[in-house]
Amino acid sequence: MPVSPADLDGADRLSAFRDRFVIDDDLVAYLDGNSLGRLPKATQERLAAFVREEWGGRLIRGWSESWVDLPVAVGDELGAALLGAASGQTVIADSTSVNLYKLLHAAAGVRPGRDEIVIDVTNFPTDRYLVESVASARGMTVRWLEPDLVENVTPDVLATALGERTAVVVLSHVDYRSGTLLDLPGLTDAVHAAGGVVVWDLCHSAGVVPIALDAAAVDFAVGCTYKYVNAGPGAPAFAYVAARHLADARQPIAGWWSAADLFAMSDTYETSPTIRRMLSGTPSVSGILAVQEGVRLIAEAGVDAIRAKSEALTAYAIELLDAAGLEIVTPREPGLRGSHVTVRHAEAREVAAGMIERGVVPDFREPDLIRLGLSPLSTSYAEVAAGVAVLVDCAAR
Ligand SMILES: Cc1ncc(COP(=O)(O)O)c(C=O)c1O
Ligand SMILES: Nc1c(O)cccc1C(=O)C[C@H](N)C(=O)O
Repeated sequence: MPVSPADLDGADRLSAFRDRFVIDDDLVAYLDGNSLGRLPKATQERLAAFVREEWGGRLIRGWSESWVDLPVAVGDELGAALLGAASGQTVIADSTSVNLYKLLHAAAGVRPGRDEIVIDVTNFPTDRYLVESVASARGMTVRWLEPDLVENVTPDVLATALGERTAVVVLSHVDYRSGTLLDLPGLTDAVHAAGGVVVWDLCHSAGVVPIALDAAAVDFAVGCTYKYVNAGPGAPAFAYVAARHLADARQPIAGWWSAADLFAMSDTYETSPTIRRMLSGTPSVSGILAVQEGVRLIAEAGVDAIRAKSEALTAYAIELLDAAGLEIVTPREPGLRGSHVTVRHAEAREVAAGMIERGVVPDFREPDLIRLGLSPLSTSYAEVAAGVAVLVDCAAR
């Protein structure tokens, strides 16, 4: 007899974490944590206390008392818990897109004389658009990879584009549509062997896939915090610059927060020697505090345990979808996928709309994909079973 979702939840060592989130009982299933993660109760309390006591109580004094250090302090916390990054290499600031723009310029600058930026056509729109914009601004050429959506960028596909002109390669660790997880250490090595540097977009892996940036000798990385880090809509993103590139990393939005002495208000600009050089303007304090709460929840559970549950949850969803005969575009090998499972259906838009009407939130991606994002800390097996049952029903109509 198949194992029931209740039994799976009963055996789940992370099941108690679900109570640490605000769960909307009116929803049958929330399967969109890969777009916007649920709200942690601790964050609700932390932000209320911040507004009341710190903003309301300390006003401008808050900056010198603690806020000024938050981008680097919380960057270090996130780097240690989620990225395998030693301190001094990660900041929390701005959006992923803005950080990507800054890091693309910085990355291109550390390989003078090389003039190609390599990216795949399946990458997230913001990555593709920014690569085109930075290449155009710097007189560089974009070299497009055209991988299969599901296999995505394999070492063989990447090898066709690397050469003496390669300056920068931009890759997404987990593909936003298929959920394919790339070989971060192997692809990083391949880029280095060709003499280039790599910028990894970790939006769909940070907090849910173990990442070891220092060990893999990654050069640059960005990622958002509103998906599996649960920091809320528009929460600030992170940017990682390997210590060995810091001295040469120059970014184009060099505002006063990137200067060597923030409050010196100097006539001439001198860039900070530290990772603060990746900052631009005044950061969102409430946003960074929400990131800190999300990081602490992940650190408490442990990324390895989160990954184990992610593999099991996605396997469970695949089993249920297979039983219903639906087409799955996500790799079946657990080591080759992130934490969402994607179904292809000719009427995906209508199916997704029907699911939402029945209290199940997936998301739809043009032209024919439905993604089910499974967040190990807040998604239960019962939720997956209930959500997939509604999907199967809607798809059969
Ligand atoms: C892979 C990837 N990169 C970047 C972004 C977007 O970044 P931003 O927060 O700047 O909108 C997303 C999602 O929105 C994404 O999935
Ligand atoms: N960042 C988002 C937004 O501002 C509005 C709606 C959705 C999003 C998302 O995060 C989309 C997501 N990155 C994706 O993989 O499709």
